[in-house]
Amino acid sequence: MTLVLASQSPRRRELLAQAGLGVAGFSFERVNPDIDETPLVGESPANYVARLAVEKAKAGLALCGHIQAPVVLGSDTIVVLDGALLGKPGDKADAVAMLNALSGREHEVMTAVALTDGDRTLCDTVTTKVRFADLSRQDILAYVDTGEPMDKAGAYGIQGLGGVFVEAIDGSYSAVVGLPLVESRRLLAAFSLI
Ligand SMILES: Cc1cn([C@H]2C[C@H](O)[C@@H](COP(=O)(O)OP(=O)(O)OP(=O)(O)O)O2)c(=O)[nH]c1=O
Repeated sequence: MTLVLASQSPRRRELLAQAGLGVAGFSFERVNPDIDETPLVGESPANYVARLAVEKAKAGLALCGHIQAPVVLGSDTIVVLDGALLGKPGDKADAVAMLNALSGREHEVMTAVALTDGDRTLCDTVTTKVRFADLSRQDILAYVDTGEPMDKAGAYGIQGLGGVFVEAIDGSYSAVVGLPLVESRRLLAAFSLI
């Protein structure tokens, strides 16, 4: 079997390498599927994030014709505030609005990870509570100017400069960054990959 990461995210690549801790010769290939990330009408955030992880894994599998016995991992991360989904900001103004909304409040980060070999698909979703400090307008504008928020759900990266906004976290740090390590290891073990 060959493990394949269906992601273009450098963070997921690093986290998946970390998930192979202690396993001699642990390695994986990469493919980059392109899927439609539009939420379905009335779809809950939990259903949405799990559906996208599974769709990324399945779309990735379709790109694995050249790979021997592929098992494909897909993942998706969203931020949920008051039940509403915050994806990646469309532009700087959108990033400012998201960070304003998150300021001084608690939100949830949901990350789903899915593995498929074509016959069997397993998916796990991890929810982490994150509480932001009160942010000044100057904090927000300076952060958005760094460019860091633009490719990240909720317009921040806990692992980067955005870490200064995080007052408390209850759950999985690696899931917030993009791939829950404990749960990913469980799924990798279920496919005998570690
Ligand atoms: C909240 C938060 C999100 N993020 C990132 C994780 C995800 O990469 C991104 C959410 O976008 P995703 O659509 O989950 O993933 P992606 O487009 O980056 O990568 P791919 O679909 O190819 O796997 O936000 C952080 O890096 N740090 C954080 O603190």
